[in-house]
Amino acid sequence: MATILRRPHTVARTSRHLLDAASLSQTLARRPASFPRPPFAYACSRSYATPKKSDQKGKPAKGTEHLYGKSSPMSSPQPPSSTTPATPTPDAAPSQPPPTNKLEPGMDKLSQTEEENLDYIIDLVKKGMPKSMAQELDAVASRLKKEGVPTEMHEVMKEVMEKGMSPGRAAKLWRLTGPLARQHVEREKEEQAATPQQKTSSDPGPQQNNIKGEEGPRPQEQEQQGQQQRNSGEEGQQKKKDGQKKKSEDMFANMTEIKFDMSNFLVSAFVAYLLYRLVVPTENSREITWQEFRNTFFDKGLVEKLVVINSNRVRVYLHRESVAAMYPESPAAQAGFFYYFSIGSVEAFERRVDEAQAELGIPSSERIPVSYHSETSWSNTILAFGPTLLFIGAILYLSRRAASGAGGGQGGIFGMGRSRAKKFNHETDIKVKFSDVAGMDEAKMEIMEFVSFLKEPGLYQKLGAKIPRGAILSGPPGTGKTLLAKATAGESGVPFFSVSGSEFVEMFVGVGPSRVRDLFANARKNTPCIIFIDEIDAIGKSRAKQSFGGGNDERESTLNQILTEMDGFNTSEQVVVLAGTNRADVLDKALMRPGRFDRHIAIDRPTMEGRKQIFNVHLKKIVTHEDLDHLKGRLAALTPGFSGADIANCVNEAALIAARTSEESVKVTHFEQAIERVIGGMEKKSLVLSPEEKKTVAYHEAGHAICGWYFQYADPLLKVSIIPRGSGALGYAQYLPGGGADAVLLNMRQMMDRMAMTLGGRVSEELHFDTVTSGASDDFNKVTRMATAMVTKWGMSQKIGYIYYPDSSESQEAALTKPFSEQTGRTIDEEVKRIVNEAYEQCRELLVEKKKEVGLVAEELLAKEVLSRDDMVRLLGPRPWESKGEFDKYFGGGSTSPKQTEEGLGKNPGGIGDNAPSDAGSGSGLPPGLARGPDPEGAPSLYRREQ
Ligand SMILES: Nc1ncnc2c1ncn2[C@@H]1O[C@H](COP(=O)(O)OP(=O)(O)OP(=O)(O)O)[C@@H](O)[C@H]1O
Repeated sequence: MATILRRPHTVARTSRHLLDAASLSQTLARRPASFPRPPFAYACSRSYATPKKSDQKGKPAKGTEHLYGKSSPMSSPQPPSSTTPATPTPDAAPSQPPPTNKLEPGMDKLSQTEEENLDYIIDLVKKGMPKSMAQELDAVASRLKKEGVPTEMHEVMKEVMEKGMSPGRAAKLWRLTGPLARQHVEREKEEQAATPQQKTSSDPGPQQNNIKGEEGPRPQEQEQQGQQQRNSGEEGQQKKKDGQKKKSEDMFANMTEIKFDMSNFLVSAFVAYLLYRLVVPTENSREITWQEFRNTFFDKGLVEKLVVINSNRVRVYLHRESVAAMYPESPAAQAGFFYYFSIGSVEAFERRVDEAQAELGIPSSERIPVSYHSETSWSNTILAFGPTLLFIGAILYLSRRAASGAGGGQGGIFGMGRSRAKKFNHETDIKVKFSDVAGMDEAKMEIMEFVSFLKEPGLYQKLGAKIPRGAILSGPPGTGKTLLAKATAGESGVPFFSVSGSEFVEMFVGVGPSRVRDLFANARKNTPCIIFIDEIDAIGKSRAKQSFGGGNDERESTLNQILTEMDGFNTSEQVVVLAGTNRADVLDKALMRPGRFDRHIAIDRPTMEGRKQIFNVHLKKIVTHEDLDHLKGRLAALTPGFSGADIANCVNEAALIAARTSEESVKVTHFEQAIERVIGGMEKKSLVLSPEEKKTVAYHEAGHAICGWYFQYADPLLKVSIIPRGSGALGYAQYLPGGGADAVLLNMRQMMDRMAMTLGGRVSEELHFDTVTSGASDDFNKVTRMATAMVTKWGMSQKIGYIYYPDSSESQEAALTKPFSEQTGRTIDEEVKRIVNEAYEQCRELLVEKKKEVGLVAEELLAKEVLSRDDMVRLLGPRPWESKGEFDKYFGGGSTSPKQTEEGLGKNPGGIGDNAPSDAGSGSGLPPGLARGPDPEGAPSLYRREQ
C-alpha cells in the first residue's frame, strides 16, 4: 500500500488499468454479479406459497425452459471461481463475523457479504494487471477489511446494494472516499514507522514486491535499506537513530506528496466500477414476461412487493432468502438484482394482479403491495445533459485556446482578432527572385527601389528622403502581382507577410480592424519586412461607392485602420506594404495618396516579348527536346492575351498531355493542344451532332474562315475545327493576331473587317441553307458591342460626334439613368444599326463572290473536322495579304507579299453555337475590357486605360 502511495505514476497506471478493466465489457457482460446471497433464513416465505418440490429446485418453471437457452431466469451463469460464495444454509446466521480487531470510533466493520463483494470487485479489476499491482490492490482490500469503513459510507453502501446507484449516492461515496484514503495513508505510515525492521525482513510484503517488480527500489529506499542493514551490524546506536530520523522525514515527505494521488486512485477505482456498471447495466436486472413472473415467482409466493416505474415497467422485489433457498443458483437471490417486466397500461396491470391474487385466494390483507415510482435513467440524464455539457466543453476549449494563443490583449474573443497573415521566412521560404519573374521590366524597375530601400535605408535617409510606404500592384488576374511581391521580398532578404484582403472580413464586428492592428504589430516586430495584401479591393473599395445602398461599416473601419496604421509608420520603420488588386479603379482615393500607397504599378498582360520570356521561365521546368528559341516564339505568338498564369497553366497542361501518351518529352503538338484546351475548353467527344447540324456548323465556320482569309485587315486563320468544345461551342476557329505583333490601336477599317468576319458565319448559313440557326447569337453580341462602342465612345459616328457616353459598368449614374436624351438614344440606335448593316453588306458581298471557296472549305471540314493553315493554303492558295509581325517565322509562308503594316488582331473562336458563356467566346473585334477569358488582343490595352 505504501509503495502505491509513494508513486504518483504507479497510481496513475493503476487507475488506467482499472478503467481498462472496466471497459472489458464483452467479457464481463457475460459474468454475473455474483454477490453472495444473504444468508437469511427463508422464514418469511408466505404460507400460501406453492409447495416446494425438491426436483424443481434450481430449475425454471414449466414452460419457460426455452426462454434462456440452456439457462433459465432461475439459473445464474457460473460465477468466478475465486469468489463463489459458499451456498448459504437456511439456518446460516446473517450476522457479521465476530470482530477480531478493535475498530476506531466511527468505523464499521464490513459484513461478510460486503467483504466477499469487495473481493469480487478487486478480483475483477485485477484481471490483466501486473502482479505487483494486483498485490497492491489486495493490500487495499485487506486494510479495508481490517479497519472497516466510516459508518456514513457503510450506510450509503448498503443503500446502493438495496436500491441501486443514484447520482446522489455516487456523489456521497465520492465525497467520503477522500478522507478514507488519507486515513489509510497515515495509518500505513505510522505502521511502517513503528516496525522499521520489517522492511528488511527476508519475506518482503506486497509493497516491496511492487517496487522490485516495477522499477527497482527508489534511491531513498535503497538508502533506507542500506542504513538498516548497517544498523543491524556493528554501527552504533547514534547512527541507528539518525537513520530512523531520516526515514521518518522521507516518509513524511512521501505522505504529503501522495495524499492526493491516493484519493485519486480510490476515486478512479470507484469511477471505473461505476463505468463498469453503466456499461453492463443488465447485470443487475433482467427482463421477464408476465407468464414467467407468474409461474416462477408469483404463484410460489416469492414476491415481496411490486414497484411500477414510469407507468411502463414493473420492478419485482422478491423475498431473497426464500428465493435463495428455492433457487440457490439464481441471480435473483443476490442483493441488488431485480427482475422486471413491461406493462401496457397501469390499469391492465392492476387488473391482472388482482385476478391473479384472487385465483390464488390471497386474502386482501395479505395482498402484495404495489407502489408507483417515476425514475430517470442514467442514460436519459446523460442524454438530457449532453448538449449542455458539450456546449460548456466547447466554450472551455475555445477560451483555453484563445488564452493560450492570444498571448495578450490582441487576441480578442477566441483569437478572432488575430491576423491570419502567413509569414514567409526570407531564409527558407522565399526562393523567388526577380529572374523568376519574366517580362514586366518596368514594374520590376519601379519595385526595385523598395528593395534598395530595405537593403540600404541609410542611403536615402542621409539625404532626407522619405521612404515610400508602399505600392499598389494592379492588373488582370494571374499577371504575376503576387509573384512580383514575393520576388521583392526574396531579393531584399526580408520576411514576407502575405494576407488576402478578404481575410480581414469576418462576420463579427471589430474583427477586421483588430486583425489589421495585429498584422502591423507583428510586422513591426520583424522589421525590416514586407507586407503583401492581396485582393485589397475586398476592403479598400471606395467608401463613397460603398455607401450607396447601405454601405458596410465593418469594411470601412477596416480600411480606416489600414490608413491609420500606414500613417502611423515611423519613416525609419522599414515596413513596406505592397497590395495587389484587379480593380485599382474602385479603390478608395485615400489609399492612393502619397504617404500611403505612394506608388501605383500597373501590370498588364504580357506582350509578345513578355510571353516569350514567361514561356522561357516555365519551359525550363519541363522536359522538351524542341528548339527552345523557336518554340517559345511560336507559343508566344499563339497565345495573345494570355496572362502569366495562363502560360504556366498551358506549359503544365502540355506536360500532362505528353505524359498521358507516355512520351519521352513534350512536343510542339502537345503545347498546341494545351493552348486549344485553355482557349476553347475540353473537346466534347460525348456531344454527337446530327449530319445536318454538323453541315451547318461546317458552313458557319467556313464563312468565318473565308472572311478571315480574304479581308485585308481581318485576322489570318490558323486553325478551324468543328469538334465541339467547352460549354456550348460547337465550332472553333483560331486566328492569328498580327503575327504576334502587339498592336495598341485599332483603326476603323480593322473594326469593319472584324465585324464583317464575325458576321461571316451567319451570312454563310443564309447563302447555303434555306433557313438559319440560333448559333450566331454570340457573334451578334460581339458585333453590337463593338458598333455601340464605335458610336458612343470612339467618336466614329458623324451623327453622334465626338462624345463619350459611359456605360452602366463605368458609372453608377449611368446605371440608373442613361447619360443621353431619348432623342440621342434613338440616334445611337440608328447609327449602331447602320454600322452593323454595313459590315453585313461587306461580308455578304465577299461570301457571294467566294461561295465556291466556302463550299470547298466546308466540305473539307466535314471530311477532316480540323483544318490547319496549310490546308487552307492548299485549298485556297496563299493568302492575298501579307502577314504581320513574326508570323512567317513561326508559321511558315502562306502570304503573297512581305510585311506591310503593324496591326494587332485576335483569334476568333466565334463559331456557331458558342453563344454560351465559354472561353471560346473571347472573340474578335471586342472593344477593350469587353472580351471574356484570355484577352485575344494586344491592341485594346490602350483603350482600357482611357476608359
Ligand atoms: N511574369 C511572370 N513570370 C513568370 N511566371 C509568372 C508571371 N506572371 C505569372 N506567372 C505565373 O502565374 C502564377 C500566378 O501568378 P500570381 O499569383 O502572381 O498572379 P496574381 O497577379 O497575383 O493573380 P491574382 O490577381 O489572381 O492574385 C505564378 O505562380 C507564376 O507561375
